[in-house]
Amino acid sequence: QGAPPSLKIVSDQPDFLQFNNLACETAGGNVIFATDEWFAPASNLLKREPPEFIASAFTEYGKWMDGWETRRKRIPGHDWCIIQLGVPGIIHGLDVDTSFFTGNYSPSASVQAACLDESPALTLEGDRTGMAASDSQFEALHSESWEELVPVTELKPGYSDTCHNYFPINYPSRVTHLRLNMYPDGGIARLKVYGVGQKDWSALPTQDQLDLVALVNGGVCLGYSDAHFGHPRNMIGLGRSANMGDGWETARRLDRPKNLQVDGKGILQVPGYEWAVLRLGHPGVISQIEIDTNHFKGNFPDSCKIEACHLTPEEEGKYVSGRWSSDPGNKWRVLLQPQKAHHRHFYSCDSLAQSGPVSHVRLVIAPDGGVSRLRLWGVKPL
Ligand SMILES: NC(=O)NC(NC(N)=O)C(=O)[O-]
Repeated sequence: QGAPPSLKIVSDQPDFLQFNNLACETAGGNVIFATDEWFAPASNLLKREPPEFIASAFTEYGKWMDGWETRRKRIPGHDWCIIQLGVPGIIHGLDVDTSFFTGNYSPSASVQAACLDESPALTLEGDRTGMAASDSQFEALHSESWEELVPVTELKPGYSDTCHNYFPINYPSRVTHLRLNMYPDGGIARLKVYGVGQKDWSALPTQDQLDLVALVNGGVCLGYSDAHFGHPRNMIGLGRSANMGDGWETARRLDRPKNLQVDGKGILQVPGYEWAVLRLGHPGVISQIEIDTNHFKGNFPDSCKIEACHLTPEEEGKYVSGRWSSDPGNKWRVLLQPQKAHHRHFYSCDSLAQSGPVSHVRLVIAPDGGVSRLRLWGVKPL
């Protein structure tokens, strides 16, 4: 049924870029301390929007820059900040993005990590004076001794072809906080922390209904056919989407028939479709589905369908080499028959309770378009 889904793999980029950004401000990431924020605050590191440069923008402190930028240091030491991840989890890679910092980029950086689940809440922010650096609350963390994820490494300047400093990470433990060190000072535009959330499922009563695919519950996108305007991982973010950039949006398919026809249910008869595969944070029985096309007004899909299957981690390994690169074909079973999709839809699926726990879903949209949120409410098995 229909043309085979296309697989567009951009192979010159690291595979870890497909994971979630656990430090993003929209996932709840927060900078809780910085030694110096003279030119530009460290909170800019966690912005979701790509960095900008506005040639005419100046502040009373100097040139306005879209990133974290400290003063030219004239005292011993180096600059650093502490970031609390919005979603604690396993980190697979980092991007230290120096975009637009050219004569003022940080020449070297290192990254350290800790899991501070048991520590009291840390709230103090740094200031432009760097005075908070001596605060005993932060000294007590001994962050200078945290595990090293990235050793001191030279960075490349923020020109368009050199700005991404990618670091694959192979660190098996759950992380809640990072310390980003700049040697000795300078600017970094963004810190992207790519990984998968990790939740303590043992603490959750089995009868509790949870959005099993949510970013905060460990959901992750493993592959997709097209993400021209927006990555499918955006669909599992917190709350309703902020704007059209905060959703999965494909390009218009070029195989759309010149004259469109619909079937008896009003569903377009088109040969092509797009898909995204997501792994749930925990296998479970799904009882309610939400599909929200908020903000996609002239570009919502005509219809959507959801399939699901149960794969062990070993089985998943057969389909994911770096990213989702083949397909379990006959393992998929239909969770949601093709539906028209043009606003916020809730589907109750009592009958699905009988189909047993599933670990992966595939959202199929036809022929193309945008979906802002996907929620899969269910319970983990006994
Ligand atoms: N032109 C600059 O960007 N100068 C300085 N930085 C800012 N933001 O003003 C500097 O030298 O670090």
